[in-house]
Amino acid sequence: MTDRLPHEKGFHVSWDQLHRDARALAWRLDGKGPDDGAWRAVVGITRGGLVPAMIVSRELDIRVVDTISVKSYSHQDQREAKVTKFPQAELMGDGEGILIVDDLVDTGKTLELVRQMYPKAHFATVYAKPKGNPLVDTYITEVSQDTWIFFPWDMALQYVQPYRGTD
Ligand SMILES: O=P(O)(O)OC[C@H]1O[C@H](OP(=O)(O)OP(=O)(O)O)[C@H](O)[C@@H]1O
Ligand SMILES: Nc1nc2[nH]cnc2c(=O)[nH]1
Ligand SMILES: [Mg+2]
Repeated sequence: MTDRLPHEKGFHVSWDQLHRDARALAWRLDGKGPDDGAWRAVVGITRGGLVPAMIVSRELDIRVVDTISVKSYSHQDQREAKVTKFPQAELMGDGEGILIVDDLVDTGKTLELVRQMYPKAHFATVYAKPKGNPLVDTYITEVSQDTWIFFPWDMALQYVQPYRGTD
C-alpha cells in the first residue's frame, strides 16, 4: 500500500526502536509454542516481516526460517492480496507450531489470506492497527487506524530547517 494521503498521522520507527520492539515480541512468544513450548519454525511474510522474523529467530534460537511472499494489489479502492511464493509444504502442515511474523497488521487482508492456509499457526506482528487486530495472536504496540507507520528501511536521515527559521 503506497496510498499515504488519507493518514492523518505518521509514526516514524527507527532501527533501534524496531529492534527493541521485535525483541519484546520474541520474549513474549518465548515458550508459548504447542506441547513443550517450542516453536518448530519462524516464517516471515515478505518483505516487511523479514527483519522482525530474523530478530525473533535469533532471540528464541529457532534455526528453521522460511518465507511466504504476499503481494497486495489495489484496484477500485479495494485491496487484494495474492501469494507469490509459498513456504515449504512439508514444514508447514496446517501451521501447528509455526510462528508467522509480519511487521504490522493494518486492514488484516494479508493475515486473513495466510491464516486461511495455515489455520493452526501463531500470527505475530510488531505493530497492529485496530481493524487488523482480531487477526493477530500477539503484537507489541497498537497504532491508530489513521496513522501511517514509516519503517527504517523506507527512510533516510536528512536536513530539517530549525524551528525558528533564518531568512
Ligand atoms: O493488514 P494489511 O492491510 O494487509 O497490511 C499489512 C501489510 O502491508 C505491508 O506489506 P506490503 O503488502 O505493503 O508489502 P511489503 O511488506 O513488501 O512492503 C505490511 O508489511 C504488511 O505485510
Ligand atoms: N509502511 C507501511 N506499510 C503499510 N501497509 C499497510 N499499512 C502500512 C503502514 O502503516 N505502513
Ligand atoms: Mg508486508
